[in-house]
Amino acid sequence: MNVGFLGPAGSFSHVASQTLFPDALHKPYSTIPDSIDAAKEGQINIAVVPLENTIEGSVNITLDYILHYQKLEIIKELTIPIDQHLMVHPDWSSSWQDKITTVFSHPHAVAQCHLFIRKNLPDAKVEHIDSTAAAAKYVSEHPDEPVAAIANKGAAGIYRLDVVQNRINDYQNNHTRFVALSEKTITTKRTIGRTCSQTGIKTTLVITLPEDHSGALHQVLSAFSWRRLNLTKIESRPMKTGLGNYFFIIDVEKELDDILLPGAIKEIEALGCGVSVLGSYPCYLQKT
Ligand SMILES: O=C(O)C(=O)C[C@]1(C(=O)O)C=C[C@@H](O)C=C1
Repeated sequence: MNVGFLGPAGSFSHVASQTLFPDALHKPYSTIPDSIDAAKEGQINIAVVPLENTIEGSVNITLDYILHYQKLEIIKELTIPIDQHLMVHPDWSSSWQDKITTVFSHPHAVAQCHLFIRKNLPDAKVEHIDSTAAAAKYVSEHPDEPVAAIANKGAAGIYRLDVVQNRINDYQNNHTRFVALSEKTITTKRTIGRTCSQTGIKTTLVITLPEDHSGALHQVLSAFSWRRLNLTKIESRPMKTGLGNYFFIIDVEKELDDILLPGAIKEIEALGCGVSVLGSYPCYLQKT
């Protein structure tokens, strides 16, 4: 089985991909949409993509891409703790504080370390790049430049960089939720790495409201509430069809074939809403 991820090797997406599918072949892609396209076109069986971060919230590029362009099913979810580290080429290890002029990383990683950068490298320029691992690779390939990367420890090992500051994210309770996307439900040989525990089953629904129907969202929510269906997330994203038109993405803590959830969906459809199911899937948490 082939699993695609936002590369290069050593990204958090790579870690998530290896943890979710320990027996698979893992293939790096330069961007999240590239990995999703590859899964849709059958070049790979599954794409593992980031969906939500404790500090930065939703990964909009992932959400928008699966809502608007490539419909794939969510088949698994993995939440992993995120520790960011500042790393430099070994030639700059002893002088990084005075010499580093540019810090490279993924926009989410930069946002997670915003206070650290302000305090410790106030004059450095911040450059966004496709992933944390791409930042580490760039730094390793440009030993003459006074540049640093924010990435995970595995990337420092792969690209032979020195970690000069550990755990630099501003909030220590930093987690990212990844999902595995596939064209069809796939049964995998061994389920998941031993470092993880299953936390439950979720179903993700995309709901569109009828136009100019007062109280529609309230009625949608009450279909879940009187059935005591717990929602773990509700988020709106633009439908891109006009101002004020939104999709509501709702995560319900229940599997789809439970009688309660199909009942709630029928009730919501009867209100004139559109409902589609993005997936009903097991959720795992990687222990620290
Ligand atoms: O850059 C990476 O290593 C990624 O896998 C992307 C990503 C993200 O999109 O949020 C994943 C986890 C971290 O929150 C930082 C970056």
